[in-house]
Amino acid sequence: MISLHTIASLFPIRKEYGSIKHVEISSLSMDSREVEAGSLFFCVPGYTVDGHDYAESAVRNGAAALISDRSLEVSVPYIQVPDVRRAMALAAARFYEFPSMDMQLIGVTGTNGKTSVTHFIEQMLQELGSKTGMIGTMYTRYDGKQEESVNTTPESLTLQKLFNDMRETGVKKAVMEVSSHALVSGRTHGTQFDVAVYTNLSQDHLDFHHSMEDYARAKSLLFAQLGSSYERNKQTAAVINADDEYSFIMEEASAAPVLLYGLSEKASIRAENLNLQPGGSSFDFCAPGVKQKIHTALPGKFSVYNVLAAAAALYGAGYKWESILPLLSGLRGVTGRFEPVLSDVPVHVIVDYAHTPDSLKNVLETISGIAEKNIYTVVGCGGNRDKAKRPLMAEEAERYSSHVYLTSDNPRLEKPGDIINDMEKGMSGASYTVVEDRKKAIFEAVKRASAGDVVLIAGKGHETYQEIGRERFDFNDRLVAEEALKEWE
Ligand SMILES: CC(=O)N[C@H]1[C@@H](OP(=O)(O)OP(=O)(O)OC[C@H]2O[C@@H](n3ccc(=O)[nH]c3=O)[C@H](O)[C@@H]2O)O[C@H](CO)[C@@H](O)[C@@H]1O[C@H](C)C(=O)N[C@@H](C)C(=O)N[C@H](CCC(=O)O)C(=O)O
Ligand SMILES: Nc1ncnc2c1ncn2[C@@H]1O[C@H](COP(=O)(O)OP(=O)(O)OP(=O)(O)O)[C@@H](O)[C@H]1O
Ligand SMILES: N[C@H](CCC[C@H](N)C(=O)O)C(=O)O
Ligand SMILES: [Mg+2]
Repeated sequence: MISLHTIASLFPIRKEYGSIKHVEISSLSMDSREVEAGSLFFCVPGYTVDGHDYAESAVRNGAAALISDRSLEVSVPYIQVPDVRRAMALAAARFYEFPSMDMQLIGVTGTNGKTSVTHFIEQMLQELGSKTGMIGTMYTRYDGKQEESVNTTPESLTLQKLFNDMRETGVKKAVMEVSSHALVSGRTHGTQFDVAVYTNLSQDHLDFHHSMEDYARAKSLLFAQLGSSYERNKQTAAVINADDEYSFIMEEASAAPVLLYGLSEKASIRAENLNLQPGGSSFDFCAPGVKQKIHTALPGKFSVYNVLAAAAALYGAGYKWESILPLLSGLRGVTGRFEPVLSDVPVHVIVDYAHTPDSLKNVLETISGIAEKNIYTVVGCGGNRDKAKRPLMAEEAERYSSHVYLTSDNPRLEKPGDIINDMEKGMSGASYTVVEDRKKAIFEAVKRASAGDVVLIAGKGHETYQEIGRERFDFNDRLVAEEALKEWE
């Protein structure tokens, strides 16, 4: 139990209604359906419905008090605040007694590479002997448990509870993906980050952010948050990709010392003499006073950036290069990221989560360097997401492929045909086929391929479902590709 007064002292208040002095809170909730006797209910103005419409229902279910952004007609005390989601995040942090302060936390943001970099960081921290926690697109995992994620970055109530559970199981080092949606909506407000990492920015989510600059400013909130260290003398670092055009926005916002990584002269943590080969890359890892040859089996230039980002994050967290560098060559790829589908057939199938123009370009550029012959790309775009990226993704697919199969991804509430029409606007007439059924598209692409050809199946990576309407149906690109390869002759 915690008093409402204690919780309320943390966030800005517009007005209090009723006497909040003696209200005791036993749980926090943002969903009226989960409210219990003694809950503090947050009326969250959502993107689809408005939590204020469920205020009465929350009171009927036993809410002891409410937090809202407007006046309400309810029979329990409530507090009006300027921003319910941010107030909720601070309340959650307080309710669980600021668990992020008891661990060293690394946050990774950027359009592409977050999942990859967080996995590399997790792997290295474990190899260096730490008990780790990880939160991201695919799952949350700590203490030998792994649970599938709903969001890349969970809502604050879930997030703070996770940190609390991690702390209870002895996690001392955690790494998490921080999406721009989360930063804008305050999901990580009240979380203490020790190190923030920026991978890159390229077009995505322009349905949510008004412009690229706006999107960059959203990402920069993570770097501004580095300053909100509750403890003195904590080592903080902002790890930033020196070669990205929006980096300066992260640097400007950063309240911590900046470490620049990349391939250019601007970077103090740098890869030099890069040699990209079909089976991986080698480069000289350079940092002040350090130069060492690294070989990695991870594919393409983008992976070199991810390796540098992960290495710099550990350095920013206080590890020495002598500990970090021996681990880099052993970094393993991540499920659904440039993942080869294994088979006895001489056609190479790669499943990749590329769902932005830039990631598709990177992956296809890398495949171009490997493919002995043709590249066939199977790609679609998600429904109810940035429409502007659709023709651009098609354009990238066309640029590098002998033939493109435009298909369905997660259409959600849109018609797959409409999404494909948007993609077709980016095709300039090169060879492509529309096959709306994703399974058929994969089968056709594999059938078309001859020995030595590469089939790229892009967009869904690790996903094991296809979201049609509001329902998720079992669908796994890797399993479908295996089936298709069995029929190949
Ligand atoms: C657009 C968006 O970000 N939506 C997120 C948001 O949902 P919402 O605001 O639409 O919620 P809502 O359904 O309108 O409900 C509003 C409030 O009413 C409450 N309610 C509702 C019904 C009821 O009977 N009683 C009740 O109290 C709800 O519990 C909620 O508090 O808050 C939810 C809870 O945290 C999120 O799960 C949900 O993410 C959805 C699933 C989503 O797809 N989000 C994507 C866009 C997203 O956030 N992606 C980023 C990654 C992007 C990337 O980098 O690639 C991420 O971090 O996941
Ligand atoms: N540093 C990078 N630069 C550009 N593209 C990348 C980079 N790293 C990975 N990619 C590409 O982007 C895809 C997604 O990578 P990853 O899952 O690591 O990114 P993410 O930022 O976590 O994405 P999401 O926001 O959707 O969770 C990969 O499948 C690969 O095609
Ligand atoms: N985190 C991304 C995932 C996109 C994956 C793609 N398969 C799609 O459904 O668009 C998003 O929510 O935009
Ligand atoms: Mg991710």
